[in-house]
Amino acid sequence: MTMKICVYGAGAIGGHLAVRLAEAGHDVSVVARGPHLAAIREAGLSLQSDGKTVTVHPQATDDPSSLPTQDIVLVTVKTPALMGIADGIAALCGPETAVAFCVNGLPWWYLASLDVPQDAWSPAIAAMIGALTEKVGISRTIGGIAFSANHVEAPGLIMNSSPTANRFVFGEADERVRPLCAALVEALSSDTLDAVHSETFEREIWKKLSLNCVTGGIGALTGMTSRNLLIFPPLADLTRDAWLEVGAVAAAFGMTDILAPLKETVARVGNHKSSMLQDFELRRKPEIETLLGGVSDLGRLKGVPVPTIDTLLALTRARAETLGIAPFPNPAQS
Ligand SMILES: NC(=O)C1=CN([C@@H]2O[C@H](COP(=O)(O)OP(=O)(O)OC[C@H]3O[C@@H](n4cnc5c(N)ncnc54)[C@H](OP(=O)(O)O)[C@@H]3O)[C@@H](O)[C@H]2O)C=CC1
Ligand SMILES: CC(C)(CO)C(=O)C(=O)O
Repeated sequence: MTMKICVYGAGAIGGHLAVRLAEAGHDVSVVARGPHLAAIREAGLSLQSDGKTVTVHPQATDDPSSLPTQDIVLVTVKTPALMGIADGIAALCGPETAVAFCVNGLPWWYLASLDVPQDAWSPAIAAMIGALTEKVGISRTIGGIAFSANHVEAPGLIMNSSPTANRFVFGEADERVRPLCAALVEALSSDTLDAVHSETFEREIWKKLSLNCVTGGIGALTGMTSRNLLIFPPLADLTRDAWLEVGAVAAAFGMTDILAPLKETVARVGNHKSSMLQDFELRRKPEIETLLGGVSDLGRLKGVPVPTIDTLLALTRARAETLGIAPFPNPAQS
């Protein structure tokens, strides 16, 4: 069945997925902006992987309300941008539309589904949960996690640097959209991409988060690629402690044994600059709150000590503030 699929934020991850979905024959459109949008309109959207370049020509716009109602909206913006596009996502939805969020960190819908008092959240997380719950709603939501290394090489061109490891895991947040989640996984499955429909998606969130807290948090502060974090001895304790703390918070929420062997997991990422490090270098708003802030909030709530995560959180927030890329206004200055 051909589906109407809009990729909202067709950057590194979204652009990769948009190309593969268009290749598979789906009716793909993309929401993009600036020079990237102009390039896609002019010459199409290209993905370079394993020495091959594939170019597709999706309808491209910066105005989601100009597109028809979709079967699936695939949201792939960085998490600080989510609140600002809640209305734009809603404009693409009819009663049956599913919205898949393929992002790193603790997703808004997972946090919203936890039995947690509203005042447990830091202001940024509370605002994100509120906006997405109101405008999109959990009942149409699918979660997505990318194990795939990509960047935007130039406007209109996505570079994939992990051609032998492109795994995307999806799981419905609500049973109602299970068939569309299965259809999305089928649409993406191919020789070049391993798409998985997970029955235990919430465990996958924590597993991926344990990796991102280390490679994202420490990588962004040190400038080191994931592989180098492992081979630089002074970082050994910090890396291990951050990793263990995420595992302890996950366990407090019933997700036991989520930690895979640290060295193998980080080494598999290779010589890649984590997306948070890329954000710091390119002066884009980093995903500090969904990667580190949420873990800190949940640790505090359950009485699980997270001193390393709290230190990384304070330092990344401060660094982002100094660089003028803090995801949200600093309450101390308002
Ligand atoms: N890159 C990677 O290898 C990996 C990324 N991830 C995760 O995937 C998610 C997406 O990351 P990634 O693809 O790297 O991010 P990118 O910044 O490359 O892509 C996001 C895109 O969304 C666009 N965008 C943001 N807001 C709007 C808007 N209001 N209207 C139109 N376009 C908009 C951005 O445009 P602009 O550039 O103008 O801001 C950008 O092109 C993140 O959660 C990340 O952590 C996970 C695994 C690996
Ligand atoms: C590719 C990977 C796993 C590296 O940390 C990632 O998720 C990211 O870049 O943020």
